Amino acid sequence: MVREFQKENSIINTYLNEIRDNTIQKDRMRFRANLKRIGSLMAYEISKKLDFSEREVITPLGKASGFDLKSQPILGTVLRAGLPLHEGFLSVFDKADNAFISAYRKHHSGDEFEVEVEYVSCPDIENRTLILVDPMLATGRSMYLSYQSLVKQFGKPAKTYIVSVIASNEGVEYIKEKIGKNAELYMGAIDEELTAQAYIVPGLGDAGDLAYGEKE
Ligand SMILES: O=P(O)(O)OC[C@H]1O[C@H](OP(=O)(O)OP(=O)(O)O)[C@H](O)[C@@H]1O
Ligand SMILES: O=c1cc[nH]c(=O)[nH]1
Ligand SMILES: [Mg+2]
Repeated sequence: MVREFQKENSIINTYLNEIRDNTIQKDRMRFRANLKRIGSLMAYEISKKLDFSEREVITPLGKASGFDLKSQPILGTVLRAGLPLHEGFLSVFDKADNAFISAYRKHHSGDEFEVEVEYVSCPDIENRTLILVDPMLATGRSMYLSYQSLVKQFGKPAKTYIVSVIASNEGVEYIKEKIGKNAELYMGAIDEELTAQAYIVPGLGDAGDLAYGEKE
């Protein structure tokens, strides 16, 4: 299943426009805040797919029966740009377990690069729900290699949600092929093209740099 929020009518569209807008996106605090807001709203949408169990609570005036999440998901993210989006998810799933992965593009000659995964921190994910979030899905390699490093070392999740804010068609097809049936894709917008340097067009530019500043 691939869900693309830009095809639906919601306030997410305003936040998507703001993070793409080359004037508004210069406000770093607003850029991060918009990623966080998109994260919270997508988390709410994903929460509708999770299992809840009934629990009675004692109020000052009596007993009320309501519902709690049956089990906590694991919120995984990819450094750096994943951090504000992750924060939005964590504000909704506030008791979740968390995973962090460092993945970066190691450039060779010309436009060639490999994605290197180095630091991974994750609890046991066997049979649990994994929500892996990274705002940009360009070639899809960072997302797939991050997923692969989690599954290899920490177990196979029962269910996986792959979340990106701006994706490319190529990235979506790559993830569908590599991760397959067990994953649902929640995408803000899916753009048509990639540049020779594998940047999404129209995209938004470099999400990590916009959130945290340029790096060497
Ligand atoms: O789909 P891909 O082709 O792998 O590209 C997507 C990756 O690029 C961005 O990270 P980047 O490597 O720019 O690191 P940063 O967040 O530290 O800037 C983004 O957050 C993804 O992790
Ligand atoms: O368009 C892109 C591709 C990868 N990483 C980004 O931040 N932007
Ligand atoms: Mg970057």
